[in-house]
Amino acid sequence: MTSVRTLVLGGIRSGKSAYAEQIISARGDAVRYLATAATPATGDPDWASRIDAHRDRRPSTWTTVESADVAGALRSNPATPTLVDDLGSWVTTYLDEIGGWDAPTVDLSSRTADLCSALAATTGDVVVVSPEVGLSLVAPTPAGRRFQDELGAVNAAVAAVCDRVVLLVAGRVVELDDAETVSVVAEAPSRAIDHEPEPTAVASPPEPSTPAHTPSPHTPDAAPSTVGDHHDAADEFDIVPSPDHTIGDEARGRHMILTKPAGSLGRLEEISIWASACQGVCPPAPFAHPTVVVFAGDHGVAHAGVSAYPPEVTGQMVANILSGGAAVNVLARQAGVAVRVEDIGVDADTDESVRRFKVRRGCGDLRTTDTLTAAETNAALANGRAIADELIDSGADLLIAGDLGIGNTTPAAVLVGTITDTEPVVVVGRGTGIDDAGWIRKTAAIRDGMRRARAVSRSPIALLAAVAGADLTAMAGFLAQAAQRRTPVVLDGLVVTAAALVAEDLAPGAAQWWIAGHRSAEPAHSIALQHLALEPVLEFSMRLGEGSGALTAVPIVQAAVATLASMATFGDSGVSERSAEAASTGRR
Ligand SMILES: O=C(O)c1ccc[n+]([C@@H]2O[C@H](COP(=O)([O-])O)[C@@H](O)[C@H]2O)c1
Ligand SMILES: Cc1cc2nc[nH]c2cc1C
Repeated sequence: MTSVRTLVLGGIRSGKSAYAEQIISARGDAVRYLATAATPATGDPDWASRIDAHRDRRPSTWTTVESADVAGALRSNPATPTLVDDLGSWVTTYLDEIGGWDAPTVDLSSRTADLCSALAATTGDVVVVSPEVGLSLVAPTPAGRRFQDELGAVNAAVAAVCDRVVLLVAGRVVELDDAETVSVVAEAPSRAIDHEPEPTAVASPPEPSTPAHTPSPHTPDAAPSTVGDHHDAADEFDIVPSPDHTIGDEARGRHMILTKPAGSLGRLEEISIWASACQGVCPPAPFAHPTVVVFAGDHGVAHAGVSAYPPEVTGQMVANILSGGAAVNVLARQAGVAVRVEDIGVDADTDESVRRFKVRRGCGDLRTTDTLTAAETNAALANGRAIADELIDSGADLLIAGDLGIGNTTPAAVLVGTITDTEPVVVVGRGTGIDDAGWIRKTAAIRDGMRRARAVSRSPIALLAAVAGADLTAMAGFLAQAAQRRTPVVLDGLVVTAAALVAEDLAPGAAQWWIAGHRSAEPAHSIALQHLALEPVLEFSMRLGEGSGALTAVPIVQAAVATLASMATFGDSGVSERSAEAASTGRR
């Protein structure tokens, strides 16, 4: 029997506790009842009798544990079926403990993350009861508002790690499992210092094709040499041209006359139509010079124990790619793709051949400080754009972005969480394979990064400076520039797609030039893909980075193009078309 985590929400006297008891009873007799409100308030007989009523209802086979340390209890015995009643008392206990009722700000997020990680690690059934407060008036007292706000955030975080969420209303059970979710992150006080949005780029009408540039690497103002003035700031992005939709329609029409039942090549048809529209020609040509660029960089936050591997692996893996021994080399060879690795911010002395676009060594720790200065941010963006220009000018017709950098799934999760307004506990993932303790540290780091990022979330460039580091910033420039230059891109996993979210904000419409190669095992990747309305080609549970997922999808993209380009038509082959009768009755 698979274990199920259920969150039961409801107002006062809604029947939530009775319902929770009913569902946990159905899973066996040996239930642990975790009572978070142990001590009746002195001199409050009504409170005491409510607790007694709960006690009297419990079967004798149940064990009662009275403790507000729910995470500790769950971890000490993760397999026992458990009923937690309730999160309202859990929040109250912590607010009491930290004197949080009238403090100017409180922060329960690390405790909430700890609770969620303990819940996520249970192997037996768990039912968590929590009050759904604030359905009517906003509480008239500061303490009341604090309770509503904090409990609302805790409920949303816990819901995210539960398999089933129900709301009890007047004794009726309403299933919330398939409900659309929205963020309930409390507005941080820092909202007040939100920066104004960057002025919108002055748009000029799209040219039939953007002229080629002579690339020059850009280093920040503070650095000695080669301060290029190519692509200085993001407001240089013109309106992104669209792929040619008229050609796309022609490609769709051509699929109808190829020797197959209409629509029978499924997703391959969509991919080939996209490729045709991007190339502006039907039938499309096979991609002749696909190239993957691995953007490498180190992140200050990696020293906070958020990765399963030490930071020095980044520089070592750059060397491994240069020697041809990494997964990216093998997969690229299979797919006929050229490999380039670029050190944008590795905290080591890498080979001279990969340092041309280096902006700095490492970057600031996103938990507490900006990762880049304004000059470094501009340099990284400009260098990403210059790399795209250089490749396109030398004939690359399909680009792939890959990433390499110990700790980089943390800034990626911060970007996804901030841009899509999603809770830290929902966007956090295991990256290179962190354990539970690492998961807690990483969730707290994402929370801290998101708190800083939120203050600048309306300015993509300030957001990049705040949390992205040089490598992700260059990637955003690269992806936006590829679109500006009408060059299709296959996106890789979480890290590349996080950069893509910012690139789409920098150059709206850029996403039309991108296809998602795969769905990474990182949870934030699915959220980012959904935000960009991209459906991945593959779902292979990969989580390597380096462009590996995108490269695995390239042969499928080439196969899609080949079908549209090379299959015989009904007219040429003498194969009979769909019968007129079936066509008129709509039979497939
Ligand atoms: O992009 C992804 O989907 C992805 C998912 C998990 C891991 N990675 C790679 O693993 C490294 C980051 O993982 P971590 O745990 O150090 O944050 C970095 O080198 C990435 O290329 C990448
Ligand atoms: C060995 C190794 C290879 C990688 N490639 C991309 N990220 C990586 C992380 C590690 C640890």
